[in-house]
Amino acid sequence: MGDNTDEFNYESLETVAEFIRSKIPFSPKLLIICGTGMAGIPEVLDNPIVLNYNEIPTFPLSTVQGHAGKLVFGTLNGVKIVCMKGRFHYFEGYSIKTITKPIRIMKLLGVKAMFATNAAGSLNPKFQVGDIMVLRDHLNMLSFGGENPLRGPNDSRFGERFTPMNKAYDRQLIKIAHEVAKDIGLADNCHEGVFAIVSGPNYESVAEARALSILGADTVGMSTVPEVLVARHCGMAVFAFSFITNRCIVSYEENDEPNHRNILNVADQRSEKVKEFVCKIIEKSQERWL
Ligand SMILES: O=P(O)(O)O[C@@H]1C[C@H](O)[C@@H](CO)O1
Ligand SMILES: Nc1nc2[nH]cnc2c(=O)[nH]1
Repeated sequence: MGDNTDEFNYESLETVAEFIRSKIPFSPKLLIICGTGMAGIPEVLDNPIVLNYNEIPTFPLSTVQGHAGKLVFGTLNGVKIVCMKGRFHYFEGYSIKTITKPIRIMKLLGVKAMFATNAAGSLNPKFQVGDIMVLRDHLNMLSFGGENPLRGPNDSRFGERFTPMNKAYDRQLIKIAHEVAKDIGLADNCHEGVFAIVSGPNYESVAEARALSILGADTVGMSTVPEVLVARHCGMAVFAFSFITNRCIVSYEENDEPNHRNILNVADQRSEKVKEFVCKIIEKSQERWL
């Protein structure tokens, strides 16, 4: 778990990038991270090329159901894309540096923007299961506790020591997302708000869900924010959304309990709509990634 071991330095990451370059005939410009239940997104790519995580030297391996562990390279409307079909979570036992390692590798490959998706519980009573919430901002509960992937010596070849977060989520892409939601009949089901990350793997206690809500969170999940920090540090544009798979329980009187199986089912039912949403956003922002 050492923060500054060779595995994470510029030269080691460049070796991994060079291995990937030797397998893929183009330089991807857009990274899409497929959250739980969103493994169908790469199906939209033309001429896909798949690299399994276990073929890539020192790449972490996926351990969560619904996260296949594959990079899928391909194009969409001429945009060169790489999808991570499977991401890494802190609750899997990986260090915060390991879960964000792919982001810097993608930067070295030429990626200019990251679209991150996640399955999340909703804290905002106006949001329904099956809705989308585009991230306007986040509450980094891991960083409140001192866990931050940018901690440790800063390599300025990636980015500056101190990274602002007040404009982390690209305003133009958020605007496009709302336009697309309207175009595809999702206007009433597409919100904008604040995502809170907790470590997991447990879902929230009633008191925790209430506290996060008081702090200003609209959704809560177990991923995305560390990836956003590293992507912004190295200058990528960032767009992210939560797919709402369950309501967080904020009352002791409720019998319901969140579970991963239901979360996968809910995501599966809406996967075509989510794919359409992502495709159309890429289409409308295409000139930025060519
Ligand atoms: O990768 P994401 O953030 O979509 O995955 C979330 C967190 C857990 O893996 C799972 C909880 O059911 O979904
Ligand atoms: N922490 C957390 N992560 C989730 N991922 C999907 N649903 C939830 C949830 O309710 N809480």
